[in-house]
Amino acid sequence: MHQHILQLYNSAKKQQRLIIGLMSGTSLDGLDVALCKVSGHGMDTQIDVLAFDTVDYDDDYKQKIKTVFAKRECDLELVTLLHPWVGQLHGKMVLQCLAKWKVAAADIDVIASHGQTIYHCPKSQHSQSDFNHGTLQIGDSDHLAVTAGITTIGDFRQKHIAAGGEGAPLAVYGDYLFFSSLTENRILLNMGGIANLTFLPQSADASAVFSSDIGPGNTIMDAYIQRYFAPLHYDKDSLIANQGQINQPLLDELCQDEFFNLDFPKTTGPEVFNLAYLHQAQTTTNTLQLSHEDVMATLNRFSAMMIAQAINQCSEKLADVTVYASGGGIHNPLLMKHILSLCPQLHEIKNTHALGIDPDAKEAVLFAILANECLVGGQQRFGNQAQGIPTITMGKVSFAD
Ligand SMILES: Nc1ncnc2c1ncn2[C@@H]1O[C@H](COP(=O)(O)OP(=O)(O)OP(=O)(O)O)[C@@H](O)[C@H]1O
Ligand SMILES: CC(=O)N[C@H]1[C@@H]2OC[C@@H](O2)[C@@H](O)[C@@H]1O[C@H](C)C(=O)O
Repeated sequence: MHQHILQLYNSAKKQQRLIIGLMSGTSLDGLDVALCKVSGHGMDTQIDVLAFDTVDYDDDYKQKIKTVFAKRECDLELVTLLHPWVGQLHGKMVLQCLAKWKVAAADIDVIASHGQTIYHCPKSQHSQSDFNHGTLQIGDSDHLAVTAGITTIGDFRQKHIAAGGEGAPLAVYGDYLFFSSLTENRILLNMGGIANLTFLPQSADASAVFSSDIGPGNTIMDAYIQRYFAPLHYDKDSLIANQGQINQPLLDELCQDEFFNLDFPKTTGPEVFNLAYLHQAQTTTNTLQLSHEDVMATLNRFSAMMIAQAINQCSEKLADVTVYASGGGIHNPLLMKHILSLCPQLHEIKNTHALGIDPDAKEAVLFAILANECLVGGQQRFGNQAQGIPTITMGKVSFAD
């Protein structure tokens, strides 16, 4: 047997594995690195997050990625060069974290790498009838594995599309295994660049769960701040939005996109919800002269309204539901206040801390769970292809040499 296959076999047989989950999301703020001690699999998965860090990207990284990110036309040579470059960079960032945490690379069973999404185009968002859904993550895992010297499982989204899904959200696979409850209906709400949710009914009925994107979380607000308030990257603590007034005609227009009328599950990205989308809405409503503060106040309310609408849609027939939030949006007080005020059935919005997972680490942990399933699980059936949750094993294995 090849020594690498033997190593994987031994990792799979262990009572506990050390898996590093990596997530680099649409906000391009940094690489989330979660060192997870994982045992069991499927509904018996146990996770202990031993360490977590977000390694900030420098301006050079952000600039390079933005050149191709969510762009219909870009320099193909640059994309080709970025693919290994991002993989190597992520490998170096993992080593940096391991040094900081004083953990030896040899003790890690596998890295679970999401990569960097540079383009996402479900069928609902492209008009090329010859093609199905597509999504592209760069940051090649062979380069990551060789740089870090650690076996890496990556490129999780392609299998999902191959089996009939849209390539996202994959959150349901981890949320169901780890956060399902027999005592409460739960909504796991993640507010990164794009907001998404997973609905987990109290029955824990695997055929009733689903995940769906909701629409913009922070992505348009971030893009606006970066355009007009550089070098700021986002509206820290909603300071700018708090100084403005919501413009109702603009808000109404922003809510008009057909994406919001599609049934769950659905996916989207900054390919749609971007500054061009805002500009179009401002042009239509003759609000191009609004102050930046008013635009930010309106964008904040827009994200909150679409998030609240999705929560309300999921919970309308339920006596009770508890929302557990995660992602950078939980740190935006105005956004949180709006969402709560628009969901009258909720007394509070909890975050995943209450379930034992740091809300900033949640998506990185998800990929650790997916890698664990790739190694030892793979038996969970959701039984409902229509919910976009095919029964599959995701991830491709890259060895370090
Ligand atoms: N103190 C804060 N005040 C306001 N917003 C904040 C604060 N801290 C973080 N954020 C928001 O959270 C964003 C980062 O969120 P996160 O890291 O969850 O996104 P991501 O993982 O890149 O996105 P996605 O889930 O779409 O892939 C920032 O860009 C910012 O908009
Ligand atoms: C294509 C892609 O990278 N999508 C991301 C993005 O960020 C949030 C939302 O849009 C979600 O669909 C997904 O990530 C999470 C981790 C998911 O797949 O569940």
